[in-house]
Amino acid sequence: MATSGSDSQWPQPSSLQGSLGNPRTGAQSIMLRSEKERRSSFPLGQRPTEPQFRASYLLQQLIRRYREADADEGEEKEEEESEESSDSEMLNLEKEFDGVLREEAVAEALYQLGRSGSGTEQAYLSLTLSGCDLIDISILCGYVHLQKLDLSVNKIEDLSCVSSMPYLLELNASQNKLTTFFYFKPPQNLKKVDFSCNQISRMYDLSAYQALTKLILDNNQIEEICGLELCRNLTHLSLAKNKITRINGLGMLPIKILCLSHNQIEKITGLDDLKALQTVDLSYNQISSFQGLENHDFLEVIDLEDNKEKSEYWLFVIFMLLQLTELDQKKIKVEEKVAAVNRYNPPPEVVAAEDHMTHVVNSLMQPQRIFDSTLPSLDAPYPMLVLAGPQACGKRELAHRLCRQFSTYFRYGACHTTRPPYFGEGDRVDYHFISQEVFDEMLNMGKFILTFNYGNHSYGLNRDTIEGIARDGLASCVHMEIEGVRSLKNSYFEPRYILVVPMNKKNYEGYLRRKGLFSRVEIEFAVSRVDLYVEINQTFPGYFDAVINADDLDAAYQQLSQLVREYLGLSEETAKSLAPTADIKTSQLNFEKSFKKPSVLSSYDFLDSTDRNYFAKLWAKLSAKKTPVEINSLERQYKTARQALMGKTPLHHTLLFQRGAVPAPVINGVHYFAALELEKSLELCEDSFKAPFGRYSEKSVDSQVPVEYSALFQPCPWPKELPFQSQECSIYSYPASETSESKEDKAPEAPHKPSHLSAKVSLQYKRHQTSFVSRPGSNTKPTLPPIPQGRKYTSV
Ligand SMILES: Nc1ncnc2c1ncn2[C@@H]1O[C@H](COP(=O)(O)OP(=O)(O)OP(=O)(O)O)[C@@H](O)[C@H]1O
Repeated sequence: MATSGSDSQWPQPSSLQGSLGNPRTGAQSIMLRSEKERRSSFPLGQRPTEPQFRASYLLQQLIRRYREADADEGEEKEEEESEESSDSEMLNLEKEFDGVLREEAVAEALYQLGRSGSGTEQAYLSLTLSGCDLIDISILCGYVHLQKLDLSVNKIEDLSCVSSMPYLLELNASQNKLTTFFYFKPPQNLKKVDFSCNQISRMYDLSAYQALTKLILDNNQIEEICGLELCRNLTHLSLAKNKITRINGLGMLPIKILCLSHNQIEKITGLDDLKALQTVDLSYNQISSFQGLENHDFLEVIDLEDNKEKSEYWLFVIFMLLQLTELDQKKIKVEEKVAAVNRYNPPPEVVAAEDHMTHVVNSLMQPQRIFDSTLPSLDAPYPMLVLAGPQACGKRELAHRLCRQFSTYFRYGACHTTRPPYFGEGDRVDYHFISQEVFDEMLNMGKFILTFNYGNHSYGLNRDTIEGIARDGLASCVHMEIEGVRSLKNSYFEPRYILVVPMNKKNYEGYLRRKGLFSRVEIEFAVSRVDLYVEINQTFPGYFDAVINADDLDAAYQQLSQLVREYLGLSEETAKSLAPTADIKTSQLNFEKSFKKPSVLSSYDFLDSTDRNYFAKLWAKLSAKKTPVEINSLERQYKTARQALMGKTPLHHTLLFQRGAVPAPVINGVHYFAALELEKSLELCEDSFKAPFGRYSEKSVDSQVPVEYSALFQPCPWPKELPFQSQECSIYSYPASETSESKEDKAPEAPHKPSHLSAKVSLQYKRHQTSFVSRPGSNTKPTLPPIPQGRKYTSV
């Protein structure tokens, strides 16, 4: 039974009917009669107030019942007979009810006395005639003051009487036989309309109903939403259980609640401009994609139950609408929001972790092999050099050159790719060019260490490639984008990472264009990634072990080869001699020389490279302390942090361009006395000179020199002729525009630094110029030592 609900705890006329008899039977007639009497017991012209009206009504009912109960026993039989006859009379009446609403019924169902819409008189404002089998309600034309009209659960087909209710605010005509839609003259302020459960098949123009806030049209046969464009106050629209196939016609309405469940909608469209949307029910449709619900800032509740979307849809919808609190009538948990983001827009670290996980799992599912050549021993990982940077910045060329020059140390590790070769590229030389099917198969077989998608092509670093190089006793040199680096960092490999990045974006862009290989979009993408690399380097100091400016490839190569010499502990001469020459004999001689002349070959003390613990020993020897370079890097980091705390934004290229103090060399045992000399000198001025990072304290071969003074010990490298002396060359603290001599000249300018010290120490430096080797990079990383030569082809 639908009542207008609520106004008071007093039963509404219709519910009173219910309690006393079926409104559709004769009881209704009795009630209507008594109602008439009751109402007429008030003086004409003086309409009763609502409580008066109800009290009088109840009183009459009680009197009637009392009289009935008090009737004479002797008359019982007679009465029974008369009751029987009155029952049959009622049945006849019921049968005869023609569905026409009469004044008596209306009088009984009126309630809520109040000031009329015009404000000039008192009138009943509400009428509830729910469930009365009414067909003809034309009599209502005379009830002009009605503001609330409930005609639900009847058999009404014609609502034209509403035309004469200009003050009507709410109309409930649900569960009737209406086939027409708003077929009446629009009451100016009509706000809420319920036409659900009728036989309406079309919507018409409702521009005259501008006050409409709530429109319920559930359970009809509507196929298209239309005519609502000008309902500028409509906040609640429900069209559940219709035959709608497309969401349209909603324009920019201020709808907050939209229900379109149980329709035949396949795609979420037309909701983009519903900016006020808070609750959407699209359950029980044919929706296969949930795109179209994003960009709704106020959307909190959504029901998409029972659609065509795969089971994944829960996370997808949460991802698209992260502000949602409830989905399909269930509260959304924070964990689900995190899972949704990780699934659909994962942070790069998550992508890398997933890539790594995939390859580990795929590999584990294969018959087990032990990659003994690249497996790290307890202390030392397999040495690897990774050149990272944006596409076509020249890192591949650099890698090739490096492997040619240091062919006894490095071999180029060609990745696998599904992209076709460019002109001049050689299979297995630059890449292993393979089809997507082969690539996928390799992936499933756990063949890759890492994979990466770039420009619709797949790239992968094959485990066997690296293992093969290691088995030949060589270190691997590979190049890749940052995504590959991230994934590789999850593995047990611990390469040195060198960032190769073009600083001049314009030149880089021009170069890419001239190459003629890339589309405009590809070029823009590649150029945009320059900033990404710079940012990573800036945000995560130490992420890369070195940075090389790729603007000039020759200069970049000089710098790279210098770095590698550093890592390997080679003098420049040795390095040059390692370069392959046409003369094989000379080259062999050079090769042997490089291994036989300890004085040239630096700090490794020429451990026997075939020694089982070769890497471990080197590692132990070289990783005892933080190098000055690392200390410098840390100091720069602290400084930047301090500046940031004071509100200063670090410059973009802080780490790329800012050169810290010159690194202190690791003093080799062979030149132990030089360190001793220095220590003595320093002792002389102990009080006046405080080194910023403490002084070396032991007379050990691994002692380090305070950073400010390390320039004095700068070994052979970076003499004048070396081309990477520009400030921009490296984050590492090579003397930038200075030669070792010029550095000496500068050294006395250091604060508190006694000038005599410089001269003394530099003298020693000159004597042992080639002996000191600085070791850039982190001490948690392996250096790239000479590779053991005796482990070739150890089968698995
Ligand atoms: N396995 C891999 N993982 C991640 N990135 C990779 C991998 N293999 C290649 N790349 C990178 O994918 C990008 C696209 O490769 P492409 O061959 O088109 O460029 P490229 O000409 O080799 O670039 P460059 O000359 O700078 O090396 C390059 O930056 C390349 O270094």
